[in-house]
Order: sequence, then C-alpha cells, then structure tokens
Amino acid sequence: MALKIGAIPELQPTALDEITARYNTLRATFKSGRTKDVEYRKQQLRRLYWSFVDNTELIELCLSQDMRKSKFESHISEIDWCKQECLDAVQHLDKWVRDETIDNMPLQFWPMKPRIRNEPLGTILNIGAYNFPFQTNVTALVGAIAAGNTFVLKPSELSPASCMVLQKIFDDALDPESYVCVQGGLEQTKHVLEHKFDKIAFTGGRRTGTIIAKKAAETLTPVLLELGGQNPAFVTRNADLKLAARRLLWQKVLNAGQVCLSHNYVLIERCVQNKFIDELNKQYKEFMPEGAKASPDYSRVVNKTHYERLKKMVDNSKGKIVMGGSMDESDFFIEPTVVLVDDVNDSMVVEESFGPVWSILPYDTLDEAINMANEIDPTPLALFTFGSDKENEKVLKNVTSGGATINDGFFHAMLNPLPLGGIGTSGMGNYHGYFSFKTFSHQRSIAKVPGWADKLLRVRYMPYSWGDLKRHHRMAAPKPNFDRNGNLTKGLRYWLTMLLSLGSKSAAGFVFRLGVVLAMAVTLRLKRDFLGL
Ligand SMILES: NC(=O)C1=CN([C@@H]2O[C@H](COP(=O)(O)OP(=O)(O)OC[C@H]3O[C@@H](n4cnc5c(N)ncnc54)[C@H](O)[C@@H]3O)[C@@H](O)[C@H]2O)C=CC1
Ligand SMILES: CC1=C(/C=C/C(C)=C/C=C/C(C)=C/C=C/C=C(C)/C=C/C=C(C)/C=C/C=C(\C)C(=O)O)C(C)(C)CCC1
Repeated sequence: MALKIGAIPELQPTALDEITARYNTLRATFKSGRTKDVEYRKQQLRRLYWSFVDNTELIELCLSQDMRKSKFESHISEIDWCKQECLDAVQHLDKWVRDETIDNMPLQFWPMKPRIRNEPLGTILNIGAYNFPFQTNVTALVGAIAAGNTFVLKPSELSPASCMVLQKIFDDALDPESYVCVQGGLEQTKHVLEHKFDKIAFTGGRRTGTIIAKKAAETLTPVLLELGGQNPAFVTRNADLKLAARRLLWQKVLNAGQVCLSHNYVLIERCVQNKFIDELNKQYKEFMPEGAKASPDYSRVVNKTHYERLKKMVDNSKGKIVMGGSMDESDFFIEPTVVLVDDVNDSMVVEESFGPVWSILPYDTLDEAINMANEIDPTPLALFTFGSDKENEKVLKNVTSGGATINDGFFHAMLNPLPLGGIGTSGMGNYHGYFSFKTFSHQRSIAKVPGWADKLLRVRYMPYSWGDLKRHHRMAAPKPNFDRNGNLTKGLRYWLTMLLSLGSKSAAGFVFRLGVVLAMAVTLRLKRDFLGL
C-alpha cells in the first residue's frame, strides 16, 4: 500500500468474502509447509524489522492522530520495542527451534532419545487492543512467525490510523499468503471468528475476553488472553516517597495512563499520606511545568466513550481530588488526576481506570492493606510495592498478580525476555520474546525406541508374567524417600548424601565445612610434624 506522510486514509473495513478468501490462502500455505522453513521465518522477521525503520515517520504520525501520542513515547514504547522483538527472534531462532532434552529423565530411558520439539500450531488469530497498537500486535506477530505459523491480525478499530499503517507494514514487508491484516469493527471480527483457528490471542477488556473465550470454546480452540483489572500499588512509611511518587506518576502519564499494567489505586500508610501527596504534586510540576494541557509529551484519551467513562469515574467518587482534576471534552483531554478516597467501594476503586486517573487509599497496618487489595481484585495483572525488603516480600507473598515490580512502575513488563501475562481474571497464557515463540508452538514429545530394547521391554507383552513384572519393579521402579505421614525417611541414600555433603544443605555450606575440615587436618598435621605427636 502506498501511504504518504500526512495522508493516512480512513480505516477501510475488509470485505467479508475477502477475509474468507485470505483465510483459505493462509490455510493452504500452512499445509504446504512454507512457514515451517526456519530460514523463511528469519527472512520475514528481518523484513519486518526494516519495515519499522522505514515507516518510522508514518508510525509517529498515526499514533499522534489516534491518541496524540508523542514522538518520544512512540519510539520508546512502540517502534524500539517492535525492532527489539524482531532482532531478538532473528538472533535466537536457531536455538529456540532446537529439540529440547529433559533434565529429569531416568537413566534407563536415555537410549530412547526423549525430546521435545516445538512445532507450529497452524493459523493464529490475534485480536488487538487500541492503546499500544504496534507493540502488542507486533509482539504476537513476531512470536507467531518465529514459531512457524500463518497469522491473521485484527487490530482495534479504535486506533484507525494505526490500523492503516499496520496494514502497510504487512503489505510492504510480509508474504501475503502467510500473514494477513484484516480491518473492521464488530461485524468483521465476528466474521473472522466464524473461521477455525489453531490459537486465538486476544488483548482487551474482561467483558470482550469472555466473549472471545466462549466463542473459542465452541471449537476447542486454545486462547491467550491478555486482559485488564485493578492493579494495586503499596507504599509504606519505609519507602522513598519521592521516588515512589515519581515512578508511579510516570506509569500514569505514559500514554495518558492507557496502559493495562499501570496502577488503579495506591494503598498508602496513613502516617505518610500527606507527604506522598505533596511529592506527587511536586513531581507533576517537574514533569509538566506548563501543565498537562500544554505539555507536548502528554497523550489524549482515545475517544469520547473512554473520555466519558473516565469522567464518570471521577464525578461519581465521594473522595477528594488531591492532584489535577481538569478535563476538556473538545480534545478528550483528562489531566493526570489523583483522588483520595476512604472506601473500597468508591467508583475510583471499583472501576478499571485504564486512563490518567487513580485513587489513593490510606491504611494503618500492612495486613489491612493486603486485605483491601485482595478484596478489590484478587488477581490483578500487575502489582507494585514500595517499602522495606521485608514489607515488599510480605506483599508479594500475600497478594498475587500476573507480574510485579518492587520499587518501580511496570519494569518487569519492560524487559522483553520476561513473560507477560495475567492470572485468573487478568488473563491466561503469556508472551514476549521467547515466551511468544513458546505460546504459539506445540510442545511435541518425541521418543525413538531402538530395536534391541525389545528384550528389556519383554515385560509389557502378552502373555503377561507377574514374575517378569516383579523383576522389572526390583530393577527399575523408583522408591519413595518418605513415609506414610509425609516425613522424609533416613535410608541409605540419606546417610550417603549426608556423608558426602558433610551435612550441609547448600553448596556454600558444603564449601565452608570442607574448608573447616581441611583446616583441622592441616593443623593436626602441623602439630604432628612440629611436636612429634
Ligand atoms: N493485558 C494486556 O496486555 C492488555 C489489556 N488491555 C485491556 O484492554 C482494555 C482496553 O482496550 P480496548 O481496545 O478498549 O478493549 P476491548 O475489549 O473493547 O477491545 C479489544 C478488541 O476486541 C474487539 N471487540 C470488541 N468487542 C468485541 C466483541 N463483542 N466480539 C469480538 N471482538 C470484539 C475490538 O474490535 C478490539 O479489537 C482494558 O480493559 C485493558 O486493561 C489493554 C492492553 C493490554
Ligand atoms: C540504568 C543504567 C544506565 C542507564 C540507562 C538508561 C538511560 C535507560 C533508559 C531507558 C529508557 C528510555 C527506557 C524506556 C523504556 C520504555 C519502555 C520499554 C516502555 C514499555 C512499555 C510497555 C512494555 C507497555 C506495555 C503496555 C501494555 C502491554 C498495554 O497496556 O497494552 C546506564 C547509564 C546504561 C548504566 C548502567 C545502568
């Protein structure tokens, strides 16, 4: 597609019969085995990489049109990320596709060469969200290509200019018989979903996620669900309050808070509540000295529906605005806004923000804060904790989440070798880097049984022989090292291990004890040599 700067056309929905025709082509391509060739995969990924370099200006433009995302943010969170994903896959693909061996395979099965082969699933469908249209969709695309699949992308129509640039990237860089971008809203998405896929990846809200999962279940299609939720941040009296305010504010002004990973609410220890609010306001002034409206760095909310949703959240709150609060419907501007509340049922707490507004809830004891978090959303996508090491560990131990960062915003999700994924209602499955490759692969177990092994396998054949089975059990059946009460038994293996490890439970302990024994031996030897003992 020929797109020029300043001339991104309106979103053009793909005709339904074209969707079906292109789906059929993808199926035929996969069957032909073309996408399984590793060199072919790498070439597609290399072309994709260069497409991000060559379309940088168009990407900046479309993101500015859709959300007024700044060029700077377009680079750090979208373009650089996509390039990194491509490079990572190209660089490591030979290693990723190698058969995997299994560490704990019993010795007697080694001749069967047991291994796992990661094989492509087939044709993948990815339905995307609007907020990071390149990063989220392209990360899935890279994983699907790397794993050898064909792929359909249906980006969110709420970022229409980005949809058209994604279309151009597909058209410019990728084999159209293997990778397809289809456009449209509900009608087109429903039509796509009438086709059988081998995995459906979905990024979006819980309500839509449930619809997708139900539809996928009709054909037993596995799903990767990247959903939202109410992410908590904990700030205790032991935190560096300035740092906590700065880092939390960053993840709520990035993309105007339209980040599934950013916090919905902050639980603050009551005695430092006012100081924390002061720090937030100071940091806000530093980030945007002329105010958010005038800041060239600050995005807008994507559309009227989301603007009204966020406004309602603030308007319905019984809390007190302690930072920001201004809004302007004419360009869907919402100032970074913090509301101090004292009720877990406040609109600012129960609704998912997914925007630049958030609440602060004071607490008196960490146990109370932990209980509140577990009541508000027991399975959030992300969690942030700012406190002493002991407090942070206590939070991690007692509140689960898809991922977590100690002492910062969503750093864990900025490291692409780590998996990104939810737990419970914040999603299932994960992706990013190698984990995208895994997500779009089938782990196929393979064994090769040599002919000579048949003598050893005699026991399995008819006529069955109890004698052979007993002998087999004596030779090969593993024995437990625990009794009926679940306690460890102290058999020969236990005492041998004790002896060889000098009774220590760790390598460091063993080295230390060995050192002590050697020192004692040397001292005794010296005594004997010098004193003639
Ligand atoms: N876990 C993660 O990585 C992420 C999660 N999110 C979540 O996404 C939500 C906001 O993004 P939106 O784009 O507004 O989400 P959404 O759920 O409204 O839409 C997501 C996609 O689903 C499609 N869709 C909408 N209704 C549909 C239906 N009835 N049947 C089939 N497809 C349908 C849309 O066209 C879009 O492509 C928030 O809840 C946020 O937390 C957003 C980004 C990342
Ligand atoms: C720290 C050290 C150094 C300095 C390092 C520097 C200067 C690092 C600068 C890093 C920057 C600019 C990083 C910005 C990164 C932003 C990213 C990756 C944003 C990611 C956004 C994500 C993942 C959003 C996800 C959203 C999702 C899934 C959604 O909502 O849909 C030295 C100086 C190099 C020395 C060593 C130490």
